[in-house]
This record gives sequence, C-alpha cells and structure tokens, in this order.
Amino acid sequence: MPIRHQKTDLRQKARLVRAQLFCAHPDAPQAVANHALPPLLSWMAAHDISGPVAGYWAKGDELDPRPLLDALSARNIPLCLPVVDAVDHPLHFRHWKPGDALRSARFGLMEPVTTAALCTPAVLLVPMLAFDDAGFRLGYGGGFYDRTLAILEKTRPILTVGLAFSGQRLESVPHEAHDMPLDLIATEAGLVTPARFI
Ligand SMILES: Nc1nc2c(c(=O)[nH]1)N(C=O)[C@@H](CNc1ccc(C(=O)N[C@@H](CCC(=O)O)C(=O)O)cc1)CN2
Ligand SMILES: Nc1ncnc2c1ncn2[C@@H]1O[C@H](COP(=O)(O)OP(=O)(O)OP(=O)(O)O)[C@@H](O)[C@H]1O
Repeated sequence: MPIRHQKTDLRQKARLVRAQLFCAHPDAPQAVANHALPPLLSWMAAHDISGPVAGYWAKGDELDPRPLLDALSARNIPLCLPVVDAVDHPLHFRHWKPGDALRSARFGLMEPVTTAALCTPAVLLVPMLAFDDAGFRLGYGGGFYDRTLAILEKTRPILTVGLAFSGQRLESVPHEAHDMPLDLIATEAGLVTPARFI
C-alpha cells in the first residue's frame, strides 16, 4: 500500500486511541511539562538561545501544552503560536503569552490576533496523532510542520519537541522523504529521545 494511504489508515485509528488517552490521563499536561522543561532549557542554554518557543493551542483531545507554556512564560521566555495563512503554505508565528487574546481561525483553531507581532521560533512544540522511537510523527496530514521546519532549519538551529500521551507511540510510523523527525518527544510517562538528541 502507498505510504500516503498507510498514513490515512493510521490517522483514523490514532484519532480513536488519542480520544481514549485524553479521558484516561487528565494529569498528562502537567506531567509532560515536568518532563519537557529540563531538556528544553538545557538545549536553549547550550545554543545560547533565549527563545521564542512556539506552542500551539490544543484542539479537541490534543495534549494541552499550557502547563509547559506557563512554566516557560514564568521564566520570561518569549512565546508564539502558529498561524495558518493558506493550505499548502508554511506556518507563520505570532507572539503570544498566557492571557493574551486569541481569535478563532480555520480548522477550528485559535490563533493570536492579527495585530500581534510576527516571530521566528527557535523551539517548536508539536502536536500529533502518533509517534515512533525514531521521532517520526503523524499529524493531520496538512504537511504544515514539515513544510515550516524545512524553511526554519535553513537559517538557524531549531529544536522540535513533540508532546503526546505515551499511548500514542507506534512501533513504526510510515514516513516519506519530506518527513522531518522530531528531536524529542515528551509524554506523561517520560521522554522519548531519538538517538541524535544530545
Ligand atoms: N492545535 C493545533 N494547532 C495547529 C496544528 C495542529 O495540528 N494542532 N497544525 C498542524 O499542522 C497546524 C494547523 N494545521 C491543521 C490542519 C488540520 C487540522 C484539522 O483539524 N483538520 C480536521 C478538519 C477540520 C476542518 O476541516 O474543519 C481534520 O483533519 O479532521 C487542524 C490543524 C498549526 N496549528
Ligand atoms: N517540505 C515540504 N514541502 C512541500 N510540501 C510538503 C513538505 N512537507 C510536506 N509536504 C506536503 O504535505 C503533505 C502532507 O504531509 P504529511 O502526511 O507528512 O502531513 P503531517 O505531518 O501528518 O501533517 P501536519 O504537519 O500538518 O500535522 C505531503 O504529502 C506533501 O505533499
């Protein structure tokens, strides 16, 4: 079966699995924040980077990154959220911090208001349907994160941190040439560290 079709099949299954995990693990967002914060801060210190960190505004049963965003904001690390300009385009990012206004956008997403300044993130927190130990990830299929990373990586070091329930792990996620593996995945049960993360 072509990889594109394998992914479509897996997406349907992964949606059901994630919906169950969301109900079963109400404490996961805080646990994920606790696991993700130390390696994220060390990577930033090692690269002499002070931000910004791009979060996301969780939709439905995605792992809610707010406890992690709150912890980063409390350390004065600038934050931003993604903005979808158009299908088949890379994402843009606008500055945002906890408490700032959001606007409803396409796909049922919440985005920063259009007057918020554009920004270029150094760290990307990435939502997902599923992941594997090599860092490959299954998203909704828009290709937004891969397209965005391919551009951001050209000019500066960038850290990608996937946030997920541990039960979203698959033995192997089918991947294509454009799929960019995550550097690190934080789950409520601990970190998954693909071999290349130092
Ligand atoms: N919370 C969140 N924000 C995000 C993403 C994400 O996965 N989650 N993205 C990750 O790339 C980007 C936006 N891409 C997205 C693409 C599709 C859907 C989505 O829910 N699609 C629905 C159809 C919704 C509709 O048509 O109204 C679906 O596939 O069922 C969401 C985000 C940037 N922001
Ligand atoms: N770097 C890129 N440049 C151009 N097109 C790309 C790039 N990366 C992905 N795409 C396009 O996006 C499509 C969907 O990619 P994929 O199935 O990997 O999405 P996904 O990672 O699940 O989605 P998302 O990142 O939005 O959560 C691909 O078939 C491809 O056409």
